[in-house]
Amino acid sequence: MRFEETAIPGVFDIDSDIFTDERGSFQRAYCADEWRDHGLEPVEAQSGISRNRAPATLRGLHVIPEHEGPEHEGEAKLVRCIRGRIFDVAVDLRPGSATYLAHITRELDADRGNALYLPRGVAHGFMTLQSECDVLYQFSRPHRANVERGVRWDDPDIAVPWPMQPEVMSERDRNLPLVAQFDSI
Ligand SMILES: Cc1cn([C@H]2C[C@H](O)[C@@H](COP(=O)(O)OP(=O)(O)O[C@H]3O[C@H](C)C(=O)[C@H](O)[C@H]3O)O2)c(=O)[nH]c1=O
Repeated sequence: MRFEETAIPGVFDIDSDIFTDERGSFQRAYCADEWRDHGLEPVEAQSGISRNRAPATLRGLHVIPEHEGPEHEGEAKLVRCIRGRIFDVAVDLRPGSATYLAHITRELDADRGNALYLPRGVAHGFMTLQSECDVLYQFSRPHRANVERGVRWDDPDIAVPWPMQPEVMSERDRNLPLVAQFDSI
């Protein structure tokens, strides 16, 4: 597998060879040894699949803010588009980070098989670029809805260059706070 750190320290582009033959193809999606060799937090506690019907569906920007105490321990996640194409976004919300509020964007494409690894404290969101887009997640910790927070997709202090106006979004996401309202995390 190939690991390339992005402009946000700790966020990595993940790629691996796709082996094709007359049956189709095979691609390695995760390797505990390689994660350890690169000093990345394992993402083996839970995985999930996000299925999205329509283009311009937006989910995020979600993060578990780093707090004192085990209850609010953050989560690392590996994000991979396994059907269609998504505009993926990572935003550094780690207090004191030299890249605090910086964002990176990536097109994750099921055919290309590229993925993005986000460490604790980095918010994640995406917008589908076509209909029928599925996203596979691997998480470092089980889901804890009660501690997950988020900031609004169109926060001017972050200024993500979304490719389209969102057409489909949850009420929760529509009403997320701006980072300025987001008590220190
Ligand atoms: C994320 C998650 C959700 N759920 C259940 C909870 C709800 O009943 C239902 C939908 O959850 P939610 O609306 O939080 O799903 P998303 O808005 O796609 O949330 C995700 O979207 C952004 C972009 C992320 O990066 C996070 O992984 C995650 O916050 O699935 C689970 O059971 N386990 C999970 O890990």
